[in-house]
Amino acid sequence: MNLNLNLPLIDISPFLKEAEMHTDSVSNAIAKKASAELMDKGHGIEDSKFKEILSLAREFFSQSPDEKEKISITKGDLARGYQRLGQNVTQYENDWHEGLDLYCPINESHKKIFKDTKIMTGENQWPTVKNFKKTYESYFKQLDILGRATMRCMALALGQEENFFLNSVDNSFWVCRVIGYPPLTKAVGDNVGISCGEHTDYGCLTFLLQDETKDALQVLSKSGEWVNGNPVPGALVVNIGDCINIWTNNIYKSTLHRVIHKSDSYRISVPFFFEPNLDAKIEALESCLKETGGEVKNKPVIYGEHLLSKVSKNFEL
Ligand SMILES: O=C(O)CCC(=O)C(=O)O
Ligand SMILES: [Fe+2]
Repeated sequence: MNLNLNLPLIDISPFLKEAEMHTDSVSNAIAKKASAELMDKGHGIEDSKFKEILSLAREFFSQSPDEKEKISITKGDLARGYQRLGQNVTQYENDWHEGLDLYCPINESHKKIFKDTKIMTGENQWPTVKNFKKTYESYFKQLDILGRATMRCMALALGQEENFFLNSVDNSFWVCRVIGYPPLTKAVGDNVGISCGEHTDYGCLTFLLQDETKDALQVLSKSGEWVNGNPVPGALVVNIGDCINIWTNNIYKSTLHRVIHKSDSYRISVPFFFEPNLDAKIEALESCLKETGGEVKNKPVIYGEHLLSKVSKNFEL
């Protein structure tokens, strides 16, 4: 398997200038692609910010196991915090990575949806690494803006008016995973699957920042082959999540992807999941139903319930 995916490079910048008139060229580009993965340039995020995000992550993972365990998910709400190597589970197999999960701070409207569970309802647990919290929080603000801009663009690409998705994503319950991957070797143990088992992401759009490691992230292409989603400097890989799949009745399929990292480096990736509001009802859009023959292809979901059902299967405590 040595194929490389030629991801279309999309420049989202016209949609970031809300006050200005923009052309419809970006939404046309997205509409033509009508599928899984895009690369985003023109997102307005400085290269130096990406570098800082990655190097703070590296600094955190290089701390002692004891130091990292101080902010374990088991010390908090069972979702926010550090997961040791192998603690994350995809499809019943332990993933060969360690991670730090950070979620949108919980507010009153989120609490209503999560009223019967402890999971995700606590506070983020931050590393003591200098400038970590400040830098990540400002990065999250930028990505939240980017998420809304891309959803406006999506709406136009789908023939809707520009703000069509706004009331489903204006209180986005975003998630960020900071992930560290040691090389996957034969010796890693019985129940270990791969670096990150194959899956689709749960929500709207994933903005994935990766370090320079190649041939680790793989994406299932339309023709059914696993191809590399290698990093392009300064660009983010964008995955389509389950909710867009449901909204579009499979016109935009969610991206099936996995990670197999076998080279020597310690790989870092930082996916930011731009998600719907927790109370958003996600169901096939009329226009997409018409375009796909009228049959509803996926069960509608309330986003918070969908998220909870996925997250509760994710960890070995
Ligand atoms: O590390 C990567 O490149 C992808 C990680 C991923 O797919 C995820 O956390 O959902
Ligand atoms: Fe993913």
